[in-house]
Amino acid sequence: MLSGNNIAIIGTGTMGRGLAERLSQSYNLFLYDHHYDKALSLEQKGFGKACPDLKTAIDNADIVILAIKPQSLKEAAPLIGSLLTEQTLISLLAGTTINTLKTYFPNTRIIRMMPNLAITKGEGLVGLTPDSKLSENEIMQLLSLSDPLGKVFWLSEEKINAFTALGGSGPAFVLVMIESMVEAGIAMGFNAKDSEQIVKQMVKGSLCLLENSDKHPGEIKWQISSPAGTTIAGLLALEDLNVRSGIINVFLACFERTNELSSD
Ligand SMILES: NC(=O)C1=CN([C@@H]2O[C@H](COP(=O)(O)OP(=O)(O)OC[C@H]3O[C@@H](n4cnc5c(N)ncnc54)[C@H](OP(=O)(O)O)[C@@H]3O)[C@@H](O)[C@H]2O)C=CC1
Ligand SMILES: O=C(O)[C@@H]1CCC=N1
Repeated sequence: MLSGNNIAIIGTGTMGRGLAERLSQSYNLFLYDHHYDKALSLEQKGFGKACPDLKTAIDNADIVILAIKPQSLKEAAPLIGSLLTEQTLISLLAGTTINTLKTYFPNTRIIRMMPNLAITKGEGLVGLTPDSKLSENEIMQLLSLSDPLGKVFWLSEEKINAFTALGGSGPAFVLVMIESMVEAGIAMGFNAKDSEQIVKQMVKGSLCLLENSDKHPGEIKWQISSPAGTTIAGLLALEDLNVRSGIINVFLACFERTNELSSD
């Protein structure tokens, strides 16, 4: 059911555009957005064919990727549902459950996909939750679609909201931390450009240390902390300021909002 090289992307905002950029080398893409100019600008860049209406996009497709906001589903679903025939629907909608999707698309094979923005560089996360067991062939098809996007995680549906908070929204929080560190550099006398370069390489190096060892992050942190040195002074301030608890609560707030979307 997942076979075929023709994909419709419905909604060509941030994520639809990112998917179009990555997938246009391997698939024939049919792009539809109710702001036609958005789809057209992607066609002009060679990322697929802009469709003037939903019917053209869906009629041409074997797979339909839904990349509209969760809040747009109620209005969009009746027309999409009336046009779907044999296609598989891949939904990117944060929080929107398979049960909700099935109320609109009862006879359609549904896969929930939760990416993050780093898919646009091939370094994203892709969480996948199918509505029922997939055949070997369907698994292969989904993996070859997801492979250019990043690392795939197969998830039970009860985990996808947590994955959305951690993996989907997570980059925004990491970027705020990076932005803050760059500003710390400016406060200490670096210009913004130099500070950004230093911070980016420092963050890259930290991840590299973690990825290339079997040590716990705390153990590497201790290696960096010379006795009575500079790092431990910073770590003490970090604990006094409840930074860890703050970070955990940021993700929990995000998780809570995703759960709210599931109950809408
Ligand atoms: N941004 C991200 O990093 C991530 C997003 N997601 C999910 O991806 C989905 C898209 O998010 P994002 O790209 O950020 O959102 P955007 O608002 O940037 O893109 C959605 C696009 O779809 C358009 N649209 C709305 N209704 C329709 C319709 N009926 N038919 C055609 N087009 C329509 C929107 O127009 P209008 O502006 O008028 O609504 C907009 O152009 C969401 O469900 C989100 O949860 C998942 C993971 C990460
Ligand atoms: O902010 C959002 O709702 C979407 C889902 C994950 C990332 N962006």
